[in-house]
Amino acid sequence: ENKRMQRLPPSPPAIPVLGHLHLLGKPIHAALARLAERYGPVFSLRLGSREAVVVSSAACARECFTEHDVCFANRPRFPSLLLVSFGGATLPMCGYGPYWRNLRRVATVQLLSAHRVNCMLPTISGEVRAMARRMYRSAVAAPGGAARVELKRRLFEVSLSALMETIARTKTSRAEGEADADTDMSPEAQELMKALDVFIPLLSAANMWDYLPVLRWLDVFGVRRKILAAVRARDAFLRRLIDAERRRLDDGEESEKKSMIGVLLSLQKSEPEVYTDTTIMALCSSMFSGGAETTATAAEWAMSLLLNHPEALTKARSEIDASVGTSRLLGADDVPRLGYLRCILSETLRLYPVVPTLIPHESTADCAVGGCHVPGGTMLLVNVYAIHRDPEAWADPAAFRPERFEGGGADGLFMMPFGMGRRKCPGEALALRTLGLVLGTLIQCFDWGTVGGAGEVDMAEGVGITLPRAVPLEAMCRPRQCMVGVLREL
Ligand code: HEM
Repeated sequence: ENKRMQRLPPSPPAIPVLGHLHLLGKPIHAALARLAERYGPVFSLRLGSREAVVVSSAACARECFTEHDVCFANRPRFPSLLLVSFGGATLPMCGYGPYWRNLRRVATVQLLSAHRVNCMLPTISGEVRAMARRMYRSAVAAPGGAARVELKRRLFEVSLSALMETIARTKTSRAEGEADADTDMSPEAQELMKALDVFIPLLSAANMWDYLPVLRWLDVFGVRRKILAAVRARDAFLRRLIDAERRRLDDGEESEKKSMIGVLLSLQKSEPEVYTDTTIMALCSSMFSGGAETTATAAEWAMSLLLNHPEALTKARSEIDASVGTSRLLGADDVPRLGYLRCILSETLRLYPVVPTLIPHESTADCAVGGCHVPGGTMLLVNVYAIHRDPEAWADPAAFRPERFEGGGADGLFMMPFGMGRRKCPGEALALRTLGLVLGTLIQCFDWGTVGGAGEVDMAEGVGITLPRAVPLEAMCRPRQCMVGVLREL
């Protein structure tokens, strides 16, 4: 017994009630990295009422998600998140067990498989093409032929709209004329955003409840009531998407390009008790919350890095010009051939893994990590950000050098921007295909510059769940002369 006590992970001095909550400076991955320097690759924290273990080395992370993968496959139940996740029924939030296994199987086999992603590509290309068209038009209308573009907003809108299309096929119910509005969001995407915009900021406040239950009992600011109102709006919206798709299917509109909701409704026909409307809503909600902000944020970091490294942008563009040419727009089929573009994506996700400490896991039994005893019911945080910048593994870890991935140069080095093990991101293939298309198109069609000719883009990191930039990226966008013919025709 005594021996086991000695092998508990080291832990900084705690204070009453808060435990170590006060040590979680922002951004949290940076605070955790500082603690790891002092306490090592496995240390433990008490966050209010919760016990947590923080893992900051590749070896220990691997151990967690191979040997102890089943043990750590559970998720902590956060009361604040239960409010927005159908009582913890979404794929990212639900506990490990038969319910999760079924949802996960549907997601990987039916919704996000390589085959399904291939079927989605024309839809995604369509959204990306529409983005290029709008950027071209605003550049033509701007003084000097270069438009000031809020890339952050555009990238979010294009990833949300692409997702909206693959989930619900809303375009089929929409007139083309609306395409002229200066937004990349469909009316449906805008409606969803309205609900999300209300509860996402409230959630980070409500998150303190999860550690300090006393706040929840007090509900001092009526946060709960406001969140519930926004959740009701979101749910009504999701229900309308489902009803619309059900009507289309009932009308006998069988399409090869079935939306995710269409796929789920077919499953509902054969197993109505498993695929209830609520389960379908929870799965759609999982896709929106897992896919839109992450993809947009990764694209935003990639463009920021390219603005600061024009030589990499030039190299990527030469590759595109050689492989695609300038007489047509790059398409989904071209992306797999663009090796350097893929290196840029890898290097971006290494430096800015957009889910920097993964989604918290929780152990269901006692186990040992890095030789330390971790009791069952402990929350696990993996500092992916720190692992990706480990100077022991990566030469010059803070430098943006896509070349390190060329010719298998980084083979054997360990990255996990999408996590690892059975809880790994099921959307990786979709995310990488979307990112390749979006970045490839932006590089092929436009010359990019900083706003006001300011030297460098500021790379400061902000605070949020998906490693946001401190300042949303804006840039000057000028159509490439040799692409004007193509852009004009879009
Ligand atoms: C660059 C884009 C993306 C990144 C970096 C990313 C990263 C991650 C990470 C790190 C996790 C947590 C893994 C863990 O807990 O160990 C995760 C989970 C998840 N992601 Fe992604 N993701 C991205 C895009 C997407 C997309 C496009 C979708 C779907 C449309 C998606 C759906 C999900 C879902 C449903 C989960 C929960 C899986 C589970 O708990 O079983 N993600 N993602």
